[in-house]
Amino acid sequence: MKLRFTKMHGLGNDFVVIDATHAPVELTPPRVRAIADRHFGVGCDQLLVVEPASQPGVDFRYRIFNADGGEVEQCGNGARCFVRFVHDKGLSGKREIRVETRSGVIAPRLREDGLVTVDMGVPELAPARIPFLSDSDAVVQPLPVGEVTVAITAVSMGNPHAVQVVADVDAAPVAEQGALIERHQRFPARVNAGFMQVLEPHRVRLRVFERGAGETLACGTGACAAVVAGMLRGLLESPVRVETRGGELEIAWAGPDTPVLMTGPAVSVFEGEMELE
Ligand SMILES: N[C@H](CCC[C@H](N)C(=O)O)C(=O)O
Repeated sequence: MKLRFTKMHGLGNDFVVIDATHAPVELTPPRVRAIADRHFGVGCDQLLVVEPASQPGVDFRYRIFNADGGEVEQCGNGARCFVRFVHDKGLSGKREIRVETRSGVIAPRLREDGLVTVDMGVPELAPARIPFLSDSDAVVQPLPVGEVTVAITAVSMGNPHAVQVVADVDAAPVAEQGALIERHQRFPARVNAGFMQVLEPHRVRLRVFERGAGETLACGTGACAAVVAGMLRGLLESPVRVETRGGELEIAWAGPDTPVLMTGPAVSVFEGEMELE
C-alpha cells in the first residue's frame, strides 16, 4: 500500500503524520516500526494518525504510536503538530480544535504568532492511576535503579512520567539510567524518564528518555510533568521556561487540581510517500 504522510516536529521531537480522515489506515505494530525506522523507513519518534471524531462535540480523534509500535495515551509536542497539520491541510477552519485522544479530549490552539498553546489537562498524582506501584503518595520517592537509588516524582499527564532532579543534565546518565527506569518493575505500563536541572524558579533544563522511543530532543508531556514535579517539590514557580535540546517550551500551572498549559512551536518539514507492506 502507498502511504502518504507529512513529516513534522515539535522542537526536534519528530513525527510522521497521517491523514486518515477520509479513509482508515490499518496500522499494526510492525507497520508502525517500519515507518518509524530511521534507516529502512521514514524515521520518527512517534506516528500520529488523524481520524474523524468518534463522539459529538469533538472535531477529530488523533492516535499516537511510539517508534516501538506501541499505542499511547498522550503526546504534547504531537498535539501542537496535530493542530498545525489540521490547519495547514484545510481540514478545519478553526484555530482551536477539540480533539479526542486515548487519555481524553484536549483543545490545542494555533495562535496568530504561529505558536501553539495546549491545555494538557490536570496532572494525575495518585500512584495507582499513573500507574506506579507504591504504598506511599509522597511527592519524592526512592527508586532503586541498577547500583544506585534515585529520588523520583511520579506524574501522569495521561501518560506516565518519572522525574528526577539532577545537577547537570549534560552529565546525567540518561541513556543508561533512562533505559532502566523506562522498564522498571514498579511502572507496570513502563514510563518516560525525565532528568531536570533547575537553573532558577522560572527556568529549567530537561532531558527525557521516552517510553518506546528512547531519548528525544524534546518531550511535551515530559516538560509538563517536570514542572509539576518541580513545583510540588517547592523548587519552581509558574510559568517555567523549559529548555530542551531541541528548544524551549513555556509551561504554566496554577497548582493541584488545575490544568497544565503548554506553549511551543510546531513545524511541517516535508510531504512524502512510502510503499508499505
Ligand atoms: N513516549 C511517550 C509518548 C510521546 C510523548 C512525547 N513525545 C511528548 O511530546 O509528550 C509515551 O510513551 O508516553
